[in-house]
Amino acid sequence: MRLLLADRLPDHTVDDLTALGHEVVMEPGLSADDLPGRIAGFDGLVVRSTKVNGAVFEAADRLVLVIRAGAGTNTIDTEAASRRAVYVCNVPGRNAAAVAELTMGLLLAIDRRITDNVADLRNGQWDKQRYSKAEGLLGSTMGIIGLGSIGFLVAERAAAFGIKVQALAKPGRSPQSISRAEDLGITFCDSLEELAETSDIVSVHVPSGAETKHLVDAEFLARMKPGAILLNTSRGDVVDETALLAALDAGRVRAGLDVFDHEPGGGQAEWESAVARHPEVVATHHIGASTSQAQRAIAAGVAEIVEAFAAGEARHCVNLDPDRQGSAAISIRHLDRVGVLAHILDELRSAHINVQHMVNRVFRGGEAAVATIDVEGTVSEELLTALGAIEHVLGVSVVTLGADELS
Ligand SMILES: NC(=O)c1ccc[n+]([C@@H]2O[C@H](COP(=O)([O-])OP(=O)(O)OC[C@H]3O[C@@H](n4cnc5c(N)ncnc54)[C@H](O)[C@@H]3O)[C@@H](O)[C@H]2O)c1
Ligand SMILES: O=C(O)[C@H](O)COP(=O)(O)O
Repeated sequence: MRLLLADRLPDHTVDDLTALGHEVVMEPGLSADDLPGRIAGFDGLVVRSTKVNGAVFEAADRLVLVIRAGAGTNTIDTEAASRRAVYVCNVPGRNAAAVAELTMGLLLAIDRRITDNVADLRNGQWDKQRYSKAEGLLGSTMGIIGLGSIGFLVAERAAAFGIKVQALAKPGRSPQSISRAEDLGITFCDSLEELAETSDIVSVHVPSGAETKHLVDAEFLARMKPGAILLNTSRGDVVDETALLAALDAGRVRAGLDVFDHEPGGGQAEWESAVARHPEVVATHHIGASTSQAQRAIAAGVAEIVEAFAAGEARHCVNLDPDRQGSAAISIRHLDRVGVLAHILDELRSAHINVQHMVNRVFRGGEAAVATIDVEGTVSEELLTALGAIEHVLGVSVVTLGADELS
């Protein structure tokens, strides 16, 4: 594959992907606006926080895969990707420890006012009197919203500090997740309201999306205990910043924030935020995942996804319709138009290829689809060329499956 790395990833990422036989171009300076003009000629795009807008998918001529070198995919227009049958994959869980470490750092910094301590000492001020007041964490209760990869690692770390951890009871939680929670002594609240009212610390770890926008709103903040601490290392739009500012001004809550609504997309910018500069807030520059350990783990995850993809598996794909999946030998990405599948089967018949199993999976939005067809016999280059030439076909690839994989 020809891959464009449009963000700063560890230098060895290029070598690792090249060693797998791919051609890799790393251009970390590319912005969201640059991408549509740069994407032609690439099969894969790897990004961190650089936004991938719909225009990228319109401009692309052979793009099949976008990898978000991180967890959150809200920076990628997955609906536009689905319309063009482009797989969007993330690298889940690999940066979770780094985010959990920062979450605990923010918590300690707020409780002991570490940032203000440091600032005063740097200004030649000794003020033990002012900084001798702190609640301490032992015996406090932390409510975790979003008990996934990061939420669990925060829970482990909090438990080690003697903090009692509770989370939201959520339908559909897997038995593994429930037993892991039980092992950690996590208890469950029946509602967000109960979690807000009974926690000294609330830590937010949900993905951004319509369901989670302003999950922490004025009502939630009003229910929090006086002087409680809100931690948000997930996404800015999960918290209503106007409501948070009011609660901070009223001295009702304190906050540790790594993420902000409308934060800059790039590495450096002039940027003003009333929430970020508030004296009751300890704020960082969306650096939750920015440790060498996390970035090495993410880079390894990117290489695994590329390798799996080259072998025909779209690992950690976030935009395939979960109800329409199957195994693959020939994979044909196409616009979902009448007659395309008939044409494909015609070509297979002409090539005397026998279909064993076929599934057509529609991308979200219903405009494009991928047909995966297990066939008997060797697929020739001529057949692939003929399939690729069919009207409305966007791309064709083939994976040779072993007997075990087909069984
Ligand atoms: N600050 C950073 O640098 C940084 C780094 C990594 C991830 N993140 C953010 O953190 C988020 C979580 O990451 P993760 O790796 O733990 O993801 P994850 O998918 O493992 O966990 C998310 C959890 O939230 C739960 N959830 C979803 N909607 C919910 C809702 N409405 N109410 C309660 N729970 C809900 C899910 O069931 C899941 O358990 C990411 O989506 C990303 O936006 C930020
Ligand atoms: O979702 C994520 O993984 C984090 O927000 C990390 O983003 P970054 O790689 O741009 O730091």
